[in-house]
Amino acid sequence: MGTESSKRKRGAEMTAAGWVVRHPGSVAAPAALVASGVELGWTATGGILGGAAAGLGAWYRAHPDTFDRFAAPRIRSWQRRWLRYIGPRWRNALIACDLYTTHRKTGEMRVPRLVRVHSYSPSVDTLTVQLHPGQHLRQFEAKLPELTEALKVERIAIERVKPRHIALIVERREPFTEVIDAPEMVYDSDAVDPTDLYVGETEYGTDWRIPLLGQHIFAAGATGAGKNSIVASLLRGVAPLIRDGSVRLWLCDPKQMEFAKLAGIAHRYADTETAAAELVDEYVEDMQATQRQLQQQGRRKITPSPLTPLNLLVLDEMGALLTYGDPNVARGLRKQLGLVGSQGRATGHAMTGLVQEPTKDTVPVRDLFTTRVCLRVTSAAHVDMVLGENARLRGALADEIPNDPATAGIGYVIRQRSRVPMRVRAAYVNDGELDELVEFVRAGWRSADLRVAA
Ligand SMILES: Nc1ncnc2c1ncn2[C@@H]1O[C@H](COP(=O)(O)OP(=O)(O)OP(=O)(O)O)[C@@H](O)[C@H]1O
Repeated sequence: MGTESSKRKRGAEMTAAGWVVRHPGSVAAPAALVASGVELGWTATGGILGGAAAGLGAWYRAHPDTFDRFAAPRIRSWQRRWLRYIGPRWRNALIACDLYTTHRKTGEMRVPRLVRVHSYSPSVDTLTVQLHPGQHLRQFEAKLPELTEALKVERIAIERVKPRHIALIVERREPFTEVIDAPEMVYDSDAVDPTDLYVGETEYGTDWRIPLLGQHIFAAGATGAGKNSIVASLLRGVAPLIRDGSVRLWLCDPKQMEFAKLAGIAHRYADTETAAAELVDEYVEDMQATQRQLQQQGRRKITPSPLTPLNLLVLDEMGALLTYGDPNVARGLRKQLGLVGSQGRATGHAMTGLVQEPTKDTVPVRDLFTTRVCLRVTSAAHVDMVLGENARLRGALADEIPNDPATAGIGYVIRQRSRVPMRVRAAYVNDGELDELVEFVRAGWRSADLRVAA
């Protein structure tokens, strides 16, 4: 016997009771306010509220890190949920896009319920939506362009979370509409902090900084996504240290495109797969020699100087080196990179790997890298491969970045403490600025040679 469905609609008071059960805070907060007003008096209640607001304001000003991590996402999620999405706007948008079901007997329009809104970052919201029986993710996929317009947002991506629950990942606005200027090169080595180098901006309007000393950087992005600008920005940041011999560049450049210019300032340069493998072998030997030196001196780690330089291994097209080349060379390379990844941080042997397409072969290596950046990629699956599980669901919509030169350099990183994705844009170093870097370093080397000769 089938379940009979009634022709009567559910009572309004029961719908309201259901709402109250689902949103206890929305009832408890006003109730607590009234209770406090009655018990303590309205002046005291106003004082408590004012004190709380002042406390939040002070927290916002005094500790941006902890405020952005703990308070801002909650306040933003709450505000977005109640002021932006919930209510007639949500209902009308879904009805306009035919994303509702109709009760067979009562004819009531049933709009999928917005269960949760997470605003991990200012530009992206993740909406968890509960579907009605008969609905499927496919219907939403087919209507995404319409829904994007109806909700007046830039872009929406979609994922299944669990049975009858989907997530809409909503990009509300593009924070980066202009190219970011290349980092200035300072003259003085003392003015450079290799643990904190400027590479661009974040969606919060703050500097995007990356540590080079003691860290390994992994950047993935389809061709033209702007991977080179990350490396070029870092190198401009440490230019005086390269000039003074406190940073040494080891460059594997099988593509021989933009980085070919840097051959002139590289300590070692390889332009073929075999030469790259030899270079990496030499890099590991150098690292092991430094380990022995540190042991003899009873030290645990280096401070960059011409005697104990910070070494930077840059692997362009790392995916190609590990995936498509000679399997023996690739195997050897993987083993050597494993050693650098696990032991190079103390000896000042950092590495930066660039890949166009994260694959199964690059993923195990990925875990060796402490800082990972995902620029525009061609598949949704690549995002989690680069940034880790659930990064896309939390808003790292790197596969939704349009394939347009105007978006080059835009991508996502995971904020270390909160594990939340953050949209960033690398500064753009053009050919002239790359030449300027090379000339800056070489001019320093020439005058040092002249001094030695004299
Ligand atoms: N940070 C940036 N900001 C703005 N535009 C950029 C940025 N980086 C690169 N571009 C633009 O995008 C183009 C492609 O960049 P680039 O060659 O660095 O990409 P890529 O990811 O290294 O690609 P490939 O893997 O093919 O080398 C550049 O010629 C430049 O016009």
